[in-house]
Amino acid sequence: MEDIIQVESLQKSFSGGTAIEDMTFSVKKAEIFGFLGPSGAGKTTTIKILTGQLAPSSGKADVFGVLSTSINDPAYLQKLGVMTDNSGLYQRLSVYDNLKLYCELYGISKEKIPEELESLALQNDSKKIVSNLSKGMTQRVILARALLHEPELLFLDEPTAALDPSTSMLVHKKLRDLNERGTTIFLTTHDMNEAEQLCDRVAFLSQGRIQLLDEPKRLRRQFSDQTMTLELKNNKHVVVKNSPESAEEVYQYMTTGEIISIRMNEPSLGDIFVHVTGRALL
Ligand SMILES: Nc1ncnc2c1ncn2[C@@H]1O[C@H](COP(=O)(O)OP(=O)(O)OP(=O)(O)O)[C@@H](O)[C@H]1O
Repeated sequence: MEDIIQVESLQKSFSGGTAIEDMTFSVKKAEIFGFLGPSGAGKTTTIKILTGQLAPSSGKADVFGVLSTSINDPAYLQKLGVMTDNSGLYQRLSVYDNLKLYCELYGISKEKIPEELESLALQNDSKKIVSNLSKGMTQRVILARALLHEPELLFLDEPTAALDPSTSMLVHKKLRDLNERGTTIFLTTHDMNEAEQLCDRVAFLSQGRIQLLDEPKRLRRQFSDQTMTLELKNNKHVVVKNSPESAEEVYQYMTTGEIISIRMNEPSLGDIFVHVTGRALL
C-alpha cells in the first residue's frame, strides 16, 4: 500500500528544549494510524509539522509526496482535514454559520451541513452560539468542520478527549465509516482503548522519540507471557503455560468437565506502553 506520509529523521527544538528527536515513520494510504504518548511527548508538535503549521528543525516530512512546509498550497489543503485544539471557530457565530462559512471557503455545498451535524449528534445545537457550547460540543463542531469536505487525510489531535463514553462511541463509528470510504486517519490519543478499537497500527511516543511501532495485535502477541487462564466451575482460575507440557493438565480439567472458559493472557496496549517506556500514559 502506498505511503501517504513519510517522515525521515525529524527533529524539532524550541528554546526550552527538544520536542521531537530523530523520528522516522510512514503512514499508509487508508490506514488509521495512532500516535500514543503522555502529555508533552511531542504529539501535537508532530501534527503541526505534518500539517505545515510548524517547520522542522532538521529532517523532513512528506505528505502527499510534497514537503510538509509546502502543504499550505490550496490544492493540498482541499485534501486535508485537521482537528486540533486551536482550530479557531468564530466564537460569536452559531454552529451552523461557522460551518456555512467553511463551506463557502472550500466551495462545498451547504446541503452537507445537516447530515454532518446529525452524524455527530449536533442536530439540535445548530443555532447555538459557539462561545456557549460545552467543551465536548465544541470538539464535535471542530470535527464536523474537518469532515465536511471528506478529506483524503485527516489529522485528529485527541478527538475524544472531552467526550463522554457514548459520544466517543459515536465519533469512533463516524471515523470507521470514513476510513472504510478511504480516508487515511492520523490520530493522537492518551486513550489506549481508543487505540485498540480504532487503529491499524500504533506508534508509542515517549520524550519525543518513537519507542515502538506495530499493529496492536502483533504487539500484544510479542509482549505476551505465553500463558492462558482456565476459568473453572469451582470459581477458581488456573494459569498454565501455553505449551505442549501443559496439555496433560488442561486435558484433565476438560475430561472432568470443570472448565468454563479458556483465555490467552495478553497484555493491554497500556501495559506494553509502561513496560517499554517505563512511564504511564497520563
Ligand atoms: N511553541 C512552543 N514553544 C516552546 N515549547 C513548545 C512549544 N510547543 C511545544 N513545546 C514543548 O514541546 C514538548 C512537546 O509538546 P507537545 O505539545 O507536542 O506534546 P503533546 O504530546 O501533544 O502533549 P499533550 O498530550 O499535553 O497535548 C513539550 O515539552 C512542550 O512544552
